[in-house]
Amino acid sequence: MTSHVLLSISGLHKAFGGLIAVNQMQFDICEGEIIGLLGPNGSGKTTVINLISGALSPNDGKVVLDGKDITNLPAHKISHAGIARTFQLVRILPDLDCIENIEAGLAYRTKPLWGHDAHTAAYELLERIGLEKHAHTPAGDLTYIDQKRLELGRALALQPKLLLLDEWLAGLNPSELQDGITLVRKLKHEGLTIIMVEHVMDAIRSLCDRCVVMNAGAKIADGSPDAVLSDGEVIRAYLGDSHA
Ligand SMILES: Nc1ncnc2c1ncn2[C@@H]1O[C@H](COP(=O)(O)OP(=O)(O)OP(=O)(O)O)[C@@H](O)[C@H]1O
Repeated sequence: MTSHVLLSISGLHKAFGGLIAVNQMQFDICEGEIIGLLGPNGSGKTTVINLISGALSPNDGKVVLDGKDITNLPAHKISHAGIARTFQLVRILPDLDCIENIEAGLAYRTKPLWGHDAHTAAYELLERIGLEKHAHTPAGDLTYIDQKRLELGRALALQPKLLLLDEWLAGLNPSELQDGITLVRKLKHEGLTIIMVEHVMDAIRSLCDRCVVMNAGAKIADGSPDAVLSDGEVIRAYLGDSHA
């Protein structure tokens, strides 16, 4: 792992009316790192992902990718700058087959691929995510884990420097979970930088280099998985005062 900072967020603030969803958030992520973004329900994690990916604009603060200020850029420009994401509720094109789903993603690259080139690249991507045998299966007929794989493939089609996974491992059964963890680990070994919002502790412990923990919109811990998961303030945030 290098120590080159790929993404830096600072002073990030987002309010919805009177509700402060994200309050002075700041953290850096270095190239090749996997960060777990943790916190109890409603603590602001998805809002941070939305602010980084351009789905929402912050009221204040900065998002810098690879030295370039991307704050307030529209989502498609942020995607072209090198950030791709998955969603809590899977977003795929259910009537198209897997290869067509990936081809649709390839059309959104900075340098879009079409025709034969797109077909070849889409098949290679399906191999990378373990879906090649379903190349011609309609996406809507896939199992849940395979739909998640496909959504991940659509994000990877954009050739991101930084991948944002919003509870990508949620809702998987134990064997699917192991497959999902193996795939994320493979992406890490390929050098991808990842921020994952996650509640699955096994996944956090086995994948994350570092965890940033939020509560009520603010950062309350930043450190190794073992350190933050045994931190009194983190335990209180998740379980209440009586457990810390
Ligand atoms: N578009 C919105 N309009 C109004 N309030 C919102 C909006 N999006 C999020 N919120 C509120 O902001 C707070 C943070 O929500 P967010 O979804 O970021 O939390 P989270 O940590 O991702 O939660 P979960 O783990 O349940 O997904 C919550 O109180 C939520 O109700």
